[in-house]
Amino acid sequence: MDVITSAAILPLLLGCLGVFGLFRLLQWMRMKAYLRNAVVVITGATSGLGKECAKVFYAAGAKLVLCGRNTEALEELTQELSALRATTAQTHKPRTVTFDLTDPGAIIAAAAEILQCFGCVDILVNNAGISYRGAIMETPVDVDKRVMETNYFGPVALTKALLPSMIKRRQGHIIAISSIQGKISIPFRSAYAASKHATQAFFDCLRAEMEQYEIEVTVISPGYIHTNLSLNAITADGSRYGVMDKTTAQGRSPVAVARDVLAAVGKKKKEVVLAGLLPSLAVYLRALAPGLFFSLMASRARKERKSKDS
Ligand SMILES: NC(=O)C1=CN([C@@H]2O[C@H](COP(=O)(O)OP(=O)(O)OC[C@H]3O[C@@H](n4cnc5c(N)ncnc54)[C@H](OP(=O)(O)O)[C@@H]3O)[C@@H](O)[C@H]2O)C=CC1
Ligand SMILES: CCCCCCCCCCCCCCCC(=O)OCC(=O)COP(=O)(O)O
Repeated sequence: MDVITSAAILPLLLGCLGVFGLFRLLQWMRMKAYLRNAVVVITGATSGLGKECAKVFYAAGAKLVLCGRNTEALEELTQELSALRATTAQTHKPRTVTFDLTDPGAIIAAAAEILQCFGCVDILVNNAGISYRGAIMETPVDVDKRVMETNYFGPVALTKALLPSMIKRRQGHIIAISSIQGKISIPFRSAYAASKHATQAFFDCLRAEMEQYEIEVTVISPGYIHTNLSLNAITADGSRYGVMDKTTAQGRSPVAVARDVLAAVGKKKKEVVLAGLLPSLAVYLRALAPGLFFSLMASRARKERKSKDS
């Protein structure tokens, strides 16, 4: 009886594995085809995650429009990309567009320039961002506004400027690089967490409204990544924080996160959380036991204040 059972189960198991393997292969091929020759716009391409995204999308055969505030840094990246060897797909010389996301007029002009690069935009990766360190009571509203302008109003304005051409073609994909802090708020990050919560909300609304035009929206929420984010963060008085925090230094490699971003885009995922166990559990705790989560955050604030005072 046992022999008969295992004789029947084995082919079934192998069949299932085969079907699964075939499904994964088809998914991989579809993803490759989706990214090859796609016109991909990446903001904040001069550093960290944006720079690594540029490398993986370039290697996948995308036609890149690299955006940033620093023309020289963008040119350097273009040279770096041209020197990349290990690519399986045919690569394309990237274009660059320089503008500041806190300048609404510049965004409108930049969108027109972006569209002229390759004639259309298939994928927009809203990656650029800054973080913040400070206590709410010590932070003037101007600082909150600066963070919101960079992380929220800038990407929203760029998205709105590029959407009409996507709608016309009934084709396009908008990506928002949010953060775990778009889902939970931790003390001394008010402006940053608020900007990322707003990002999550806006792009969730956009996804629903764009379905009729077949435009995809992906919100990506990473945990800590080893980039210059903490170094570049602004403080309560508006100055640069300039410290590589331990949490940032111990974060995931931006190379690995960029690969996950590429996969999420290629699979047209609607939402991805790219974080370890503790931050992921914290998201569930916030939703299921908010009282407990708030107590933990209050205790974290007390501890942080104490260590600052001593
Ligand atoms: N690092 C982390 O732990 C995490 C990061 N993220 C998110 O990832 C994204 C990328 O950040 P990351 O790579 O880590 O940080 P970096 O500081 O390394 O890169 C930020 C990028 O954004 C650009 N940028 C900043 N302000 C503006 C502006 N006003 N106009 C145009 N571009 C601007 C920077 O340009 P410039 O070189 O000119 O300063 C830079 O290219 C951000 O949205 C961040 O919130 C999310 C979760 C975790
Ligand atoms: C059921 C048990 C649940 C236990 C949960 C305990 C709660 C622990 C709190 C964990 C907080 C995690 C914060 C993660 C923050 C994060 O990953 O942020 C990513 C960023 O955007 C980093 O930006 P920053 O400027 O803050 O460096």
